Amino acid sequence: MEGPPVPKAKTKAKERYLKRKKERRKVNKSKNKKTVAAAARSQARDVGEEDGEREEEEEEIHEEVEEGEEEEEIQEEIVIEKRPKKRRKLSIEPEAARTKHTKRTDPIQNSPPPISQTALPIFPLPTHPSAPSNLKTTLALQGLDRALVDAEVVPPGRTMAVKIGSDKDRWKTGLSEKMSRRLVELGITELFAVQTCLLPFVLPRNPTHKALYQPYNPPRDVCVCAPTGSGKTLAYAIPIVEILSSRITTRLRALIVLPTRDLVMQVRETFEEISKGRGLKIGTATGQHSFTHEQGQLVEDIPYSLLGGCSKLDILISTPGRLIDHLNDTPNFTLQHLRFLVIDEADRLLAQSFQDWLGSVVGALRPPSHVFDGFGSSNLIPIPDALSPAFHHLLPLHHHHHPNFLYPDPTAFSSFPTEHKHASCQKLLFSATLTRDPGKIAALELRDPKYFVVQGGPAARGIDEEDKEEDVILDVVSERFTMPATLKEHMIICTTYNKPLVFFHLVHTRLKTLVQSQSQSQKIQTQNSFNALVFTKSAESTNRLVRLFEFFQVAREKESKEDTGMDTTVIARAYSSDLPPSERKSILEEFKAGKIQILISSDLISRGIDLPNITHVISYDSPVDIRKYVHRLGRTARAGRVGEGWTLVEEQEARHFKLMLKTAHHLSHVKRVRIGEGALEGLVKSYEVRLHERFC
Ligand SMILES: Nc1ncnc2c1ncn2[C@@H]1O[C@H](COP(=O)(O)OP(=O)(O)OP(=O)(O)O)[C@@H](O)[C@H]1O
Repeated sequence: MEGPPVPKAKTKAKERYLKRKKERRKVNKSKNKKTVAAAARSQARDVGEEDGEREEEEEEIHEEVEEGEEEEEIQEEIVIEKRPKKRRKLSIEPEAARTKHTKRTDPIQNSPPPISQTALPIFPLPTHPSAPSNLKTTLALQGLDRALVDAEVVPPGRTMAVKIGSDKDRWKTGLSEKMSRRLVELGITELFAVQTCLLPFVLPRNPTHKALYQPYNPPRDVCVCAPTGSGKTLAYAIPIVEILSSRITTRLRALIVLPTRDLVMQVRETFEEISKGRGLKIGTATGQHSFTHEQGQLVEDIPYSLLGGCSKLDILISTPGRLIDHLNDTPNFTLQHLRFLVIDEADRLLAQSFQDWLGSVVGALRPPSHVFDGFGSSNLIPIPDALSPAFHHLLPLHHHHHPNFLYPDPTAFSSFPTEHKHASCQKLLFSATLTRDPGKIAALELRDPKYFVVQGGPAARGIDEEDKEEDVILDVVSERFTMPATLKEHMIICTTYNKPLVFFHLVHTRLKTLVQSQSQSQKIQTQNSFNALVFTKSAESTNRLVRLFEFFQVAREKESKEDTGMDTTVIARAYSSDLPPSERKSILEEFKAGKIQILISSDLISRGIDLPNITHVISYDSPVDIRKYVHRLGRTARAGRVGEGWTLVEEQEARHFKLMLKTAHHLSHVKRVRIGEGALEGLVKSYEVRLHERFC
């Protein structure tokens, strides 16, 4: 048992200290009585009490201190030295100044003012420069292309009504009466976000900016990053048709480069639809027809070459390979008159180094440095009307006496050979997954490029409005691309053996039921059917999966008819580049009409293809990179429609797939669905029975 606490014996030092303290009190009391006025007396008492308290505090402090003689002596000296100064300060400092000190919140400034405060000027305390709230983002954007960092961020939900009527009604969109009318006829009553930002930029209200040639004030180039199915095609097709419709003679003024033949056909359709009645000549070059046939479509059949070319088209839509062939081998095919060069699916095309297609195209736009050196043996006939302003220096002014020289007196135009003129071509780049590779962008020789990024709302992304722009741009450069808001994403992790069964299960249960529930919730009429686009890793895998599906389907149909009398017919077809174009076209038409429910393909149609009725996208073989993931799933949930994306991931691929999504900050958007063995049991039976029938 512990006894009651024994009071500590006072040390010698403490006794000495207490004695001196008593003496000091006596002296102070007598001083106060004599010198301090009655009004100040009460304040002095307060201070004295304060000091008394402080002294008691000091006592306690001293008791805690190690009871070494020296230390106590030092402490005592400090106390004695400080006291009169503090007291003096408190008694003379005005009340306002005191409160000012106590109100400070800065911890550094909250410390007691320096002893010499009354005598010396107060220097400002050092302060830390306040770091930007989004420091991480700011740092991450360091060293990036300024144009990209200054990109205009456009919220995906922004729309603008297309109105027919007076100029005032159409003022907001800047569209002509003809174009507005045509769009409304096509059911386009409002412009989507990407169109609302691009139209005013490419189609300015100032009529001089709409000119076909702008040799002294060339237009800025544009790079656009907007989600799949957000309407990028119309975003460039509308202003091109509007500006080109003012042409007097036919010249090749717009070139649209796309990675595949299918996309070329699709974009051609869009151009034809919106330019109906505007008199523009639109052509394609894809290698689908013979080279000479294409040449006949592209240029006039004349037996001589013209410096300015001799185009039969206003708009050419082409794949890069065939374009280069024509640039090299088609007489009178020139890009000097181009007002627009569109590179759609830009990241994919820029990754293609085929025949240095990009270098050749950019080179063909550049006015040549050499000057025409006479006719010599060549049969070139310079017709000034056919030369673009930037190429005028090619004119042989000293040969105006040539019998075929149609050019008037050159002195009348004496300024143009010396003035520097720019090509008027405006380059427009589009992708849902725009590249940030500076090397590839540099090869394009962009002129003061303007970037538009259509991406995520701040609320959806859980960030402040203020930080939004930089974060969105950081997302783009970090390849964290936005998916359509109406898309639901799922993944199923399964074994390699189970994968075909999981696929069948998905088709026969999930897809059908989901389509039913969707049509009910949206109150839309459907044929109670689904249209699924299935991606595999190669044409070979596509054919194998189609065979497997058909093989399984036979067993399943037989079984269901016997059991329930229900028709479980599902038709799957392969879509591959091996098929002749006519067959591919008819397959797509049947798929659009709902006669084929499942279209199985390699990544051939993973980009750009717009099949409006696709309800589901299934990645049978999981995509190896995020761009593929974005484009494949982007075939559904287009133009504000709902859609579902499913990815089948084999167990050994799961780590890579999840990591890929995680790096893209997208893992949380993809719901994992588990399909138990029980769900597959019935399927296994029919699968094995059929296998047995076939091979035994
Ligand atoms: N303003 C609009 N109103 C209604 N539908 C539109 C509008 N703009 C585009 N669409 C439709 O949206 C669909 C998708 O457009 P588009 O093919 O241009 O998308 P995208 O952005 O190029 O997609 P991707 O990146 O996959 O190529 C098309 O069917 C198109 O007709």
